[in-house]
Amino acid sequence: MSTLYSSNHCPSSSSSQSPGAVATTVSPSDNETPFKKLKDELLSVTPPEEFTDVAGFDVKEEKSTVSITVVGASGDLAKKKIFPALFALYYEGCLPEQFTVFGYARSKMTDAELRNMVSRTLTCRIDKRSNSALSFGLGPVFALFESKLFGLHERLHPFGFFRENCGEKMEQFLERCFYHSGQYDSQADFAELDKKLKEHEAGKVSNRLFYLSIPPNIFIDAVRCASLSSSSPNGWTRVIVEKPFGRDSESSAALTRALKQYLKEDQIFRIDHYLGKELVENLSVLRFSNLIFEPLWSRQFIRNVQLIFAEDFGTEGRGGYFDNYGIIRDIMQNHLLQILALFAMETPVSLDAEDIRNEKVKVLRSMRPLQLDDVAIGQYKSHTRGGVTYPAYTDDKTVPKDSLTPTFAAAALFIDNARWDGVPFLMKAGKALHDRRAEIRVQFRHVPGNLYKRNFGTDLDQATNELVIRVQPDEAIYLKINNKVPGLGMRLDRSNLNLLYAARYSKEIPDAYERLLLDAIEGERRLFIRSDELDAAWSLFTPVLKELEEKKIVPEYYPYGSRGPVGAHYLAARYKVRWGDIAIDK
Ligand SMILES: NC(=O)C1=CN([C@@H]2O[C@H](COP(=O)(O)OP(=O)(O)OC[C@H]3O[C@@H](n4cnc5c(N)ncnc54)[C@H](OP(=O)(O)O)[C@@H]3O)[C@@H](O)[C@H]2O)C=CC1
Ligand SMILES: O=C1O[C@H](COP(=O)(O)O)[C@@H](O)[C@H](O)[C@H]1O
Repeated sequence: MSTLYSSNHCPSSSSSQSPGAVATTVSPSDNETPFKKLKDELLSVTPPEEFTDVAGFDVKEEKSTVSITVVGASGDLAKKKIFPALFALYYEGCLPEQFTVFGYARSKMTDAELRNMVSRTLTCRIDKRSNSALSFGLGPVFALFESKLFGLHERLHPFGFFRENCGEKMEQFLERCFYHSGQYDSQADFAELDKKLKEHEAGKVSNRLFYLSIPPNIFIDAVRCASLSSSSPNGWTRVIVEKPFGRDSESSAALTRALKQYLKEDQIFRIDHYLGKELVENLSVLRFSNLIFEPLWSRQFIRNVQLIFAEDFGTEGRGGYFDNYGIIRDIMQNHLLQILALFAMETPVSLDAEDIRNEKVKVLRSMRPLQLDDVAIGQYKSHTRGGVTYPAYTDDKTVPKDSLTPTFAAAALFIDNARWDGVPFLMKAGKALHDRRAEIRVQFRHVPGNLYKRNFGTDLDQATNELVIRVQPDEAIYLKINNKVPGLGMRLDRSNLNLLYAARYSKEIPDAYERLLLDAIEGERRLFIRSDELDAAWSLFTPVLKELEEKKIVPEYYPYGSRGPVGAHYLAARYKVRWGDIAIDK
């Protein structure tokens, strides 16, 4: 599949641009006259023949169906993310014409009860996304202008303004949702599901997507039963597998082997939802489509790279799962490492999934396994602030009182290749910290022979450029630069060249699960993890995880809501690094 960055089925998708298209957008301040002319011109155009083929579904697809079965439909992730994402895709016109959603779990539920459960998770937030340009009064004009630039299939976009209201869309979506109760290890129960799927498919080519939204200990049973009893007889069958993909190299390899007994690698979609986040998607665009960044992207100009994840809440409700994994497996080995691989990879041959994944795996295989000395771990303890007492990690009833599981970790990683030799890639991830953020910070080297050295004092680090890619919240890309304070003197200041997404774009950013579900339906694998990537990722972390556990290393305790353990600063200081997220001008 070579349609990267383009979605055949998603008329209003902002990702529906072809790789070669010019992404010129129209800002509210642009001159109105050309738009008016353009609007008149486009409104007078009768959609050409290919309109229905490109924007809607081609003739072949009229005869095919897509069934999406959410296995574990009664669970937290299904309610929080999967059903809302499916609704958002439906609302945006991204799902195929003939689709059905099935919930599958052990809980007893009727179709009506499932619909009731799902309806409580849906919101019309999505309405804002599609129609927000209207608030400028120039909405239709922008939509038309964008549509002209983006290509034929975007011509549906203007008609978005005549869409049914969100409530009606919800009803229509819910009518497509059904439920089947069954055990995860019962082929007979999946065979019953198969019968129901066939009724809906009505003899058409049936494509089937299974989303395993269940605890990992039942992945294999569910895959075995689904593949043996309810694979598509005549279309594709794909399975989205949620993390964790094992807890070390051995268990991950065993999981892969077991999955491959029933599925081919190209049927397995291992999801890492961070790869579906807008600013992670944008990382390659930033690097490879801007001349000013790529030449600087190496040890020659970059002093260190920081990958930071922080949550301002604890493991509330997920302690049972978390205690078996810890923050290194939960966040670092997957989300942060995937971002690192995308950040550091060489230019891929093309934007095809395999070319990108080949480059990512090369980076991972060039990395040094993490050393115990290069890790600092912490665990949050109870803290009272403003009369409110926040719990310790071990106050969770599902967590053993003497648990040493880290809820915070900092690590220094190195890529032993020509581009990155000696550059520390520092990771930091923690729960129950003082704020919620995910960001990439790139700290550049000092300016050699800087003429303005004396204006900065002795701390040259404070004066170096820093590029920050804020993945969440308040998505932004900003570059810290030095400039002269206006006036007759020569005083220097630090300022940000700032692309704040909320200010630049009126469209709401889609949730990562929307993008990933759509990609899985379209067979686009670029944002899913290949098994060799997974092996390489586990090789980096397995030895240190074993050592931490065998040596029963005690984590440094940090108060709930704090900035985390000081051990993270000592680790960074060893590599002459200061964490960018705690700087005054962060
Ligand atoms: N929740 C989240 O925020 C995230 C979750 N994930 C991953 O997604 C998957 C699903 O997570 P989540 O929804 O939180 O999981 P849940 O614990 O909510 O489990 C989902 C469903 O699986 C069934 N189930 C639960 N425990 C068992 C068991 N021991 N044996 C058999 N069935 C069981 C239950 O359905 P029933 O009893 O009706 O059969 C439950 O509703 C997991 O792999 C998780 O690691 C990944 C990222 C974030
Ligand atoms: O995978 C996981 O991610 C969430 C954080 O995801 P986000 O999209 O809300 O940033 C984290 O809370 C959870 O522990 C982890 O399993």
